[in-house]
Amino acid sequence: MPIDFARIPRAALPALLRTAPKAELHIHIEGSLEPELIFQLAQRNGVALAYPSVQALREAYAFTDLQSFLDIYYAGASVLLHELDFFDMAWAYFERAAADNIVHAELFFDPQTHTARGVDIGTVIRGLHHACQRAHQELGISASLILCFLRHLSQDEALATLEAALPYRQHIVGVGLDSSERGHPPEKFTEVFARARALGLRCVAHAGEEGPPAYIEGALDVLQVQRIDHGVRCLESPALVQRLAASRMPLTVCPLSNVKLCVFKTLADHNLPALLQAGLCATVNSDDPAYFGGYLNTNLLATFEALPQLGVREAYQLLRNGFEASFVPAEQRDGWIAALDQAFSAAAA
Ligand code: HPA
Ligand SMILES: [Zn+2]
Repeated sequence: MPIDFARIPRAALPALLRTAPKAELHIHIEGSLEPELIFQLAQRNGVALAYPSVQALREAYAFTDLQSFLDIYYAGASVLLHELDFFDMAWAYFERAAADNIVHAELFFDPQTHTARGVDIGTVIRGLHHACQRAHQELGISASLILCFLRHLSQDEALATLEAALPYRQHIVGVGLDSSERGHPPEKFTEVFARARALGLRCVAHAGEEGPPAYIEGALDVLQVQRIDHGVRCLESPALVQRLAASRMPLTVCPLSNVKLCVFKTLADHNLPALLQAGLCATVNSDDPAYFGGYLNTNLLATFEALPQLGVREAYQLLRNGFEASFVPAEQRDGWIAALDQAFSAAAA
């Protein structure tokens, strides 16, 4: 039964965006560490912080670009030492995800941030996996883990990280590429992504956040990714847009992140409407919600508030794209899409 979008007033959108089932595909779990939890874990683990209070730390979250954020983000992660720390971090995110009616989440994690501090990769993965298991059992949230390689480090270090993670292969759905994009093109990681594909792992990569369209093309051609994280600079290349649209290559867009890191001046300047207008499979995500001013629902509500040209159809399409782009079996994806259809059909009744 087709949804009669014309019968859904735009005024119904905030409630619909809050309550509809949704997937989140671009969330760095270390980026969900709220300042309060950073201070709690610092105290629990005897880790000294460079900030005297939660308020002072929060006030430091004024970023000028990706690197200025990453410097603080890695410092924040320094409080994570034990399995319980990784569990507590992920569980706090899942409680917020449940409040946002997220039914599926694919979490990025950056093991090298922790192994560089002497934390065993097994400690990281076991803690996060335990939280994913409990989220499924107690919150009904389907969750999977994506191991990200830090692109400011070498491919050899990425290869060593992948090998170290193999004993936990069953807990990881895929690999990704994050950290400083400028000066670290996808081609730098050709071999480790080939190894990941050979292992049957899904592949995604940050590209076109600060890097040029050529980085998106490199991620597609050389890393053979199945999703592009961010990808908002694709619009600088009409040929690339056409290629992305024709292949329905998902873009995991993060509106509040793009404004906080000065990719766009304001949400009203964001190119999400143009991405959708071009027929791209764009999704909305929170990226690093503790640092960028909000989780998934806040991203959705703020984006629709700032961009009046986005209406009910676009809201449905963004949420549907999130399920279409998720790494789950077709029957699970179709069940969520049916629930989404039901939510919008009920609003049209
Ligand atoms: N971009 C690149 N690396 C990151 C990000 C991001 O938005 N968040 C955490 N690591
Ligand atoms: Zn990101």
